[in-house]
Amino acid sequence: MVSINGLEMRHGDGHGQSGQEEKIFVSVRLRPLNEKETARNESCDWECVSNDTIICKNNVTERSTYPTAYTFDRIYGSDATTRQVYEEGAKRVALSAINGINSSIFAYGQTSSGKTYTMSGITQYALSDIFDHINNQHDREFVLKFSAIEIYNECVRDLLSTDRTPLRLLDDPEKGTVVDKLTEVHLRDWMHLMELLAHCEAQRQIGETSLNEVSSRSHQIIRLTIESTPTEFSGIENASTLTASVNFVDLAGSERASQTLSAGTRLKEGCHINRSLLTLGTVIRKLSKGRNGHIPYRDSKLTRILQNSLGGNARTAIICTLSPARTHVEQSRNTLLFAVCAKEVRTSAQVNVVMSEKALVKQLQQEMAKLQSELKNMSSTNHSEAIIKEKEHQIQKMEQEMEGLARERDLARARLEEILRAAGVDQNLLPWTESGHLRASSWDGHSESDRSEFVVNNRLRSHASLDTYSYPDKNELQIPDDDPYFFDNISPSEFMDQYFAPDPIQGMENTAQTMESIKKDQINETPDHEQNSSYIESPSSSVTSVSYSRSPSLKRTDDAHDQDQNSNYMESPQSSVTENVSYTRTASLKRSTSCGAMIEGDSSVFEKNVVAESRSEGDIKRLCRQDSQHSATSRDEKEMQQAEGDVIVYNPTRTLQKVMNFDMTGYEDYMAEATPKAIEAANNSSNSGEDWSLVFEKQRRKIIELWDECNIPLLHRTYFFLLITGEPSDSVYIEVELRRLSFLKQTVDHAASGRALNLERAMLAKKLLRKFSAKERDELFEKWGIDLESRNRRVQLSQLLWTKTDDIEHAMDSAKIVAKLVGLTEPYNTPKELFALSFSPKHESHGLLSSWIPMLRY
Ligand SMILES: Nc1ncnc2c1ncn2[C@@H]1O[C@H](COP(=O)(O)OP(=O)(O)OP(=O)(O)O)[C@@H](O)[C@H]1O
Repeated sequence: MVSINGLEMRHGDGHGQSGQEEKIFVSVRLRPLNEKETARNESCDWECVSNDTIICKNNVTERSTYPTAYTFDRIYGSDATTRQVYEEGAKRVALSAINGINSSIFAYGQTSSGKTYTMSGITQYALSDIFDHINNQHDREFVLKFSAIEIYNECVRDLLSTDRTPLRLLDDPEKGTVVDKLTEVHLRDWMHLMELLAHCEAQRQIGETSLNEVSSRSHQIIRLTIESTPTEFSGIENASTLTASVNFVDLAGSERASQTLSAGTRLKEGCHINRSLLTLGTVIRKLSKGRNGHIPYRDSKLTRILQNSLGGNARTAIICTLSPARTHVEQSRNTLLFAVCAKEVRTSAQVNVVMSEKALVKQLQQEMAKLQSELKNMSSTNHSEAIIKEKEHQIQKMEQEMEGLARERDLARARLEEILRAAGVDQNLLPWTESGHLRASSWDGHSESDRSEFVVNNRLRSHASLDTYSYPDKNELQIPDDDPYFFDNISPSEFMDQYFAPDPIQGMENTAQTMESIKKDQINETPDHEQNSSYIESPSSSVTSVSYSRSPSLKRTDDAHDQDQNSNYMESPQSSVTENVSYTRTASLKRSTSCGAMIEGDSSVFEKNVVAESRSEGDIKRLCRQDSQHSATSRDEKEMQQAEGDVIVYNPTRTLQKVMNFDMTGYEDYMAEATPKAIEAANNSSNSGEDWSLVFEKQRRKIIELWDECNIPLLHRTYFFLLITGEPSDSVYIEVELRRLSFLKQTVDHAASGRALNLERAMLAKKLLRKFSAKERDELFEKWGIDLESRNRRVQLSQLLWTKTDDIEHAMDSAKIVAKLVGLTEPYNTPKELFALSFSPKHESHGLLSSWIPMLRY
């Protein structure tokens, strides 16, 4: 896998060991009868008949269906020492972490069965061995990091911190579940470690029950992360690194309230303990049948955190502890049932090697040089042709491998650049670029400052302290309960509605409801092709023959009264001023040019190929006069009255007003000035002899800019462009549009919303959210100087982007027109497909379509 600044790709280069499935090592430890049990004259029901088999002596009398004998990897009787348990049942697993394999050792069993007794010893022995090993290994340099948590009443707590605030669990796409803000301490020496262990012990929740005076009331996970670098490279930033963690897990014990005699706090603790152990049992049981189907890791914090240790990239040992007493026989059997299932669970122990690009290349170059010199010697010493061929073949393979790596590196860089470019980030910041250009992709060209890393064999280097290195299974992707990160298969609106605090903009808390009403509005606003016969795009029409016509109202504009009554025609002067610009077509209006070209700036499209009825300046003036006499206050009412039967294309202001409760003060007055302003401009223009086409071009550009900034839907844009032909008579419409958009933009800006703005950035944010871990994303935000508030906004924006499926459907109508206009031949069935098609790099060369891409926002 290649990793560059958080982007990663797999490559099967064969470096490092491949992950091998292996079973969890399961052993059982039987403790001696304790004082109380002895005092009660309890008999011991269990006997270890060999080092791997234990039998229940009590079975016959019970008429039960439970097995009498249980076989595991190891069985330890009451006389076994913890050292023995460690040596045989945990050492190999614990020390795997030194070699880059994540490992976990658990103690599982009922309360008072000896879990803490066993785990504290094992932790000490293992850590001591790890320290010894490290001290004796001179060819590598080690960095040790220590962290510890407890899960108490379903709250995760940092045992190294005095702050008892529960920590959040985050789902990291690369690392799996991580504990947010967990303290991770770099270990200085053995004494430092002992201090930390003592501190954890003191911090852990302990309580007295009738079964155990010092009963652990929480699950404890102590983690040591070991990173090692070959001494040869030590101090060099790009050195290759082995990295893995070992977890020491001392679970709280299952208990029966009747036996522990617990009440109040103890009872509550017991309930939490039992519930999470029940989930652990279910997870283990399901995993024992294979990893198919849904495994309910997310049902408890414990299983979420331990997900990797249970069925992922880890080597795991479970030590099940038993009380021998007859009173606990049922609990002991349950423990053994758990152990039986655990025996069947397979994990995949993989070596986590993070090899720097430099180190990897160096290694390859050395191997190649060696092979080449061998080859040279062979040819001079008359070796058989077959052997020489074999060596040549090896060299060839190595060359290919290096080329492949170079390609992957470049691909990863390109991906990163693409994202940064979209974010408007200076490409020169990237370590491998010079003046924004990629350097040569050959290995010879790699620079000292190139920090990209090759993560060989499977896992990205872990930076977080309690990560579990897992890639969440698709089936496992559910809405996180405490961290609303963005996943492909979840509607962002769900996130937004459920997990995000209301936007600073007032009214946003009603988004979900208003969306519904908007949806309805939009259904109303969608041109009714049938009833109004306004849209006569023939399915067979070619790009050049898509026909549109203007409303007959254009001819009847001198009859304003008539128009007011005939609300079917929206292109009345009134409606233009009151912004109900909508378009119906009955006559023939042919356009042979693409609107994409318009966006590109080819104004000629407005003058040529358009057969339309033009309005005289006199018409316009008359219309404007009539409109200025029209009462502004009645406009909204009229708009509402007309809405039912009208062909309202899209009214962004109204929609946003509804969604966001915009303050529309001043809007009407501002819009009322549109007509006189347009007349004035038309007069000035004709008096000064100014070239209208230039004025129009300027305004057109401004409109496009504002559309972009305000994210005006494609549908609206399409219709607007189809109507506005660039004639002087369009000036009113243009003025109205400009004013409406400027007002909208201003309002949105002032309202500090950002919500409706800049979906391009939202798109980027979405990309970022999906491709980067939360940590990396935050780092980028940090780097780009994006403050906290706008970070949150971006997250929300990115979610808004995919909020309304119905909007996509809505935009599809426009998209279809566009596709036709630009002559898109590729098949697409759904709006999403069209969007994907439009965004595919292939279409960057598809000039016309790509110019429309900015419009494919909605
Ligand atoms: N193998 C053993 N040999 C001698 N004493 C033991 C052994 N195992 C446990 N004990 C003793 O039994 C008691 C209970 O052990 P421990 O606290 O480890 O149980 P636990 O399973 O961790 O209980 P809980 O779940 O309530 O925390 C302790 O006093 C401990 O010293």
